Amino acid sequence: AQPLAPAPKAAPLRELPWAQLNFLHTTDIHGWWGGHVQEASFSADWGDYISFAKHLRDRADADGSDLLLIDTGDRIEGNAIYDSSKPRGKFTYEIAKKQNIDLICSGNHELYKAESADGEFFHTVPDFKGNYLASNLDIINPNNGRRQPLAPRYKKFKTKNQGIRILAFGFIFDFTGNDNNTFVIPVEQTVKESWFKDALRDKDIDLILVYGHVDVRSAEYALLYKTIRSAQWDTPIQFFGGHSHIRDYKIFDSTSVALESGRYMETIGFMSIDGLRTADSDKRPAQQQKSKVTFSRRYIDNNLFSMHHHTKKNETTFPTEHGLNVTFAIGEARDSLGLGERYGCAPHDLWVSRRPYPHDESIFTWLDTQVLPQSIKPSERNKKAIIITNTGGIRFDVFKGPFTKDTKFLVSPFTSGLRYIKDVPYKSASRLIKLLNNEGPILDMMKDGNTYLQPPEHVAAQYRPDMYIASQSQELHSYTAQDQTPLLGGSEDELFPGYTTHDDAGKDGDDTIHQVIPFYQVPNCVQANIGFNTGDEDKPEVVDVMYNEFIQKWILLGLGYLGESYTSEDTHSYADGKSFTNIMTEWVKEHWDVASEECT
Ligand SMILES: O=c1ccn([C@@H]2O[C@H](COP(=O)(O)O)[C@@H](O)[C@H]2O)c(=O)[nH]1
Repeated sequence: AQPLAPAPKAAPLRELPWAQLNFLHTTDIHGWWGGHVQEASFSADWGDYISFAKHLRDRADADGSDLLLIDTGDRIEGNAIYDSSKPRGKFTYEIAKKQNIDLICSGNHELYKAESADGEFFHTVPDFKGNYLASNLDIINPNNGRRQPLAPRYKKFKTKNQGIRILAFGFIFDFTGNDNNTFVIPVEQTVKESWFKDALRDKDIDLILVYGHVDVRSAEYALLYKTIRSAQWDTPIQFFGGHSHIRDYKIFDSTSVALESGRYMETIGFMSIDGLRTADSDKRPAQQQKSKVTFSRRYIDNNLFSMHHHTKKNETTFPTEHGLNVTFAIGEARDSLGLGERYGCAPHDLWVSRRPYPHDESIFTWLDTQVLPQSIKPSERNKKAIIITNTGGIRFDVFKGPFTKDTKFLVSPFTSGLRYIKDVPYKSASRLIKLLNNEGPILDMMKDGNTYLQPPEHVAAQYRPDMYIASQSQELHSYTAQDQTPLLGGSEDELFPGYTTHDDAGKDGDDTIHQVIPFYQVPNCVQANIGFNTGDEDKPEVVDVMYNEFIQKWILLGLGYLGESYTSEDTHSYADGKSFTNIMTEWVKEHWDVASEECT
């Protein structure tokens, strides 16, 4: 763990259901290689994960089982290690490749910008040669300008100890927001391609493994399941998903399941399968063959208490030399970026989802009542404006105490600035937010294009309403991330807050037994008024419509629906393209005294 990270707290744990074939799964790491330096539950780093995997590989080698490591993309954007380095990603590729990942693929964040897709081409694909698959993703080769698959479409291999014959595919969901140097081939088209149909004709397969940056409950995985099942009626199919930032497990049928393992290095997903046929099945005595294939899952809280327990190691025996070197390298990278630099001191916690919106402790209320109105000046003096920003641009909570360079990028990693359209009739401008937030044509188009404006876990919750219901009834807990105090062996009240996942297999998936954390709905977008109040008697005739440039497409479409026809030609850059991230940080510097009591 990183030197500043809090020590993990002891808590009641469920065991790993170790079996014939075992998997460790990470997804949506978003640059959190250093783990969470403010949260004890997730305080292990990539170096610890390397040690953890090594011990479990040794266990597999010792008992003749197998272990495979999988990562399903979105390794970049969302943490200062990636976003504040110059060039962005300077440390990321070096850190990632230190882990021995058996199967890896791209997420959508690797594709938003041409240079990060090229980063996959020049770094991640060769670093994980033979293990990186791109079943539905092409790139323009930067060396010759020609379109080609980013990596092989699929592979067939045998596991080391059991000789299980696996056919693997690596997908990305039907993403449409990529830059023009990559091509995401819709899954519907991919399943009709001859290479895919040919691959599925192979009958000498013990397991089909579909991993991808794809929500496990998506239409894309439903279609893949249906297509594969019709070609291979009884071969077990294991899916690994990503993108929606939640812990989830879906059961397709008795021999096909899907695991999704959260976000931000909070979760190491563990999956195991027993009773698989192997290449050597015929040579083995009949009694060794189990008739039924069984699947088990566990979501491991990413901290050393869990890791020590699951490997039966302790503080002295757990860290490997390789793991320690990587921990040290991450620390050096963090130091060289000066991530501890303090910009201000947060007077209290501000939450993305743990408080309703609006609420004094909602990060979005902070934005629309303080940061935006106090920072943004409309295009000309004495002008009035509305400013709209999407909630998905805010990626993490602010904890009471120091607001550092680290915090800045955890909360707002993206580079987009603000743009504006001058003098929009107020009667239309004032109706825009409803169109962006409520049922209607814009929301239908977002759904069709697989592009959303909310934080990903909220998009996921729309299909899993129990995520809200389960927590909405809980009263608000007044705890902070730093003061989680476990009391073992007792009732729900004595546990400390954390993940309490409810998936298709029940409520026993999390390795650590926790108290429920509240999870409240947030809208797609929030709005601040500048120079007037919504309740004012005299409404302005016209206002500047200002917005985060990431949502420009939707602003123009929305205004079009409201009868105001504008194109990108009518839009202007605000403050020479200053990023929203910098606007927020300047506000913090000005309003949250760095020397205040909370930080001493
Ligand atoms: O520049 C950006 C890029 C993304 N967003 C928001 O993030 C989600 C997608 O996040 P994933 O981690 O890929 O699931 C997207 O829906 C936007 O809400 C952004 O605001 N700005």
